[in-house]
Amino acid sequence: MFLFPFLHESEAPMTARIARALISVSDKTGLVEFAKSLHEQGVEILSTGGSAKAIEAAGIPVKEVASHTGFPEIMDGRVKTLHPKIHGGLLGRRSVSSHMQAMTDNDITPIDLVAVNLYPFEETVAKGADYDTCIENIDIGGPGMIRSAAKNHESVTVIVDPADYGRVVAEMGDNAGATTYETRRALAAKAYARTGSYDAAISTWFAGQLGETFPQRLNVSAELKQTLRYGENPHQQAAFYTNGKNRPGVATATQLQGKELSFNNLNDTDAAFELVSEFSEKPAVAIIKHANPCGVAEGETLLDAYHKALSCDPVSAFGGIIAVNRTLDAATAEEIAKLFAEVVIAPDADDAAKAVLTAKKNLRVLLTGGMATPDEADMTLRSLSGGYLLQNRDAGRVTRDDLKVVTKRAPSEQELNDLLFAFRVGKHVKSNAIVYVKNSTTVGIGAGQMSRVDSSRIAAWKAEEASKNAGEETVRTEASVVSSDAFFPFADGLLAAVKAGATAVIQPGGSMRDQEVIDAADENNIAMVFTGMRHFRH
Ligand SMILES: NC(=O)c1ncn([C@@H]2O[C@H](COP(=O)(O)O)[C@@H](O)[C@H]2O)c1NC=O
Repeated sequence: MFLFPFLHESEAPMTARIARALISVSDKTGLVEFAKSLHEQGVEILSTGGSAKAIEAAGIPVKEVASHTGFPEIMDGRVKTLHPKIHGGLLGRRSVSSHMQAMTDNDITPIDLVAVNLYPFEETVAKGADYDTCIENIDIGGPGMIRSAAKNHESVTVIVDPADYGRVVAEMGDNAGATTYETRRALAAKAYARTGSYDAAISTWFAGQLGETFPQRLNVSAELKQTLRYGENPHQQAAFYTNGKNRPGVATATQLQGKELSFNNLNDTDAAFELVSEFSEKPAVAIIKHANPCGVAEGETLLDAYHKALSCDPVSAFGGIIAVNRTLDAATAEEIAKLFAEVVIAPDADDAAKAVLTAKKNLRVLLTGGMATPDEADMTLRSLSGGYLLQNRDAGRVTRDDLKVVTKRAPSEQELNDLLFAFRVGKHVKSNAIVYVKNSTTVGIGAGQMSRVDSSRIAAWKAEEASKNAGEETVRTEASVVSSDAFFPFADGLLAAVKAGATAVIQPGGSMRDQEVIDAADENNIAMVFTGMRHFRH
């Protein structure tokens, strides 16, 4: 018995003529033009309530699905296309005689094209709609038709995105009203990606409703923003996907100019923009190399902040990524243009700044359209071999009220400001992270060392080098403050900071030897505050 005579790919019909189409769209962009083109190519159009009305209003002949099925749209549209005359017309295999016979026996006519876009569930959730509204925006009939049509792509064309109308119409024009197998297959793949992401959005929303931070099954959906030249290294392939949440940053950025972005560029630029987004009160600049800052500063103007940030480690800043938290102005752009930088990222740039940077053809300039909110709750996902690590984004932000003075001497006002600045920067430095700050400017950063005391020493040494290179008489860590992303396990890290000239320390506290560290601070007249919050970054 020849039950499932599946075609081999090579036997699949090359083209499939479209005699009948079903249009059922929530987003009516391009609908009338599309329906008009189909009509002009002799296609009979079936359509649901609102879509049919729009087509009819444009004077294009259309048949209501209800009159095609002989069954009315019921239950506020919950049931309109869920009918064997629709799904039989989509799923019946034209090459299988028993299927065609079943169609004839049941008065089912083939439907050769389906154009459907779904109830705007994601947008409804994003707007913060109530539970019932979200439920009503779960499309049932639409995904059903999409899945049926896509399964039968051997003969049926499925369109889920108005951006594809033109392509299909053009192809039909070139092929006597037919589409090619290649196009139908590509559209089918796109269709299942759409229903998959739609269901992922629904299951994520449900998990949220149930208060499940970590659902049993994690469904993640993201959209390709761009393929990249290569990955972290040239032998790796890479692409950038966005999650649709539109957090201002690399995901929302438009590239004004410059070379193609690489994987490392994006990773570093993200780090730079997230860091500079920590600061909103004053103009701030962060310069990043290999995802770690080599200079961060607040200033009275952006130019002032840039000069201060650059002064921290101008040697490392070469080839760096520069992020700013204000509209980029011409004066700052002119200074940036003097440095070899890979990327500049800003919420916006004025025309004069844009004009200055055009001279630097290779420099990538990204404009995000806004700043990211540092304490916004979200989840972060990282891949491991064979799995993923999911956690809350580190949205923790220490304020003055959280600080506990643990030493005899309390920090001065100036020290307090710098301590908070340093701790905020330290959150964005790979652990172990030690950050020296003076006047809202980093003066020495020790990142990514396996021992905290090494990070302390490196940060002090970097400051020493920068001071020497700038011909300064005193080392910049003199009378500075220092932050540590986690507690000092021993007094040695603190003593390294004392040796470098720091006068105040900020750290989470919580070590078994806290008292030892506090005593060492008191002995050296250091003011120390505990934050009670750690900012490891691995
Ligand atoms: N229930 C059904 O049988 C059904 N069939 C199609 N839809 C959706 O109805 C919308 C179009 O409705 P209208 O043409 O009435 O504006 C489309 O998003 C389509 O995916 C349905 N709606 C919900 O499931």
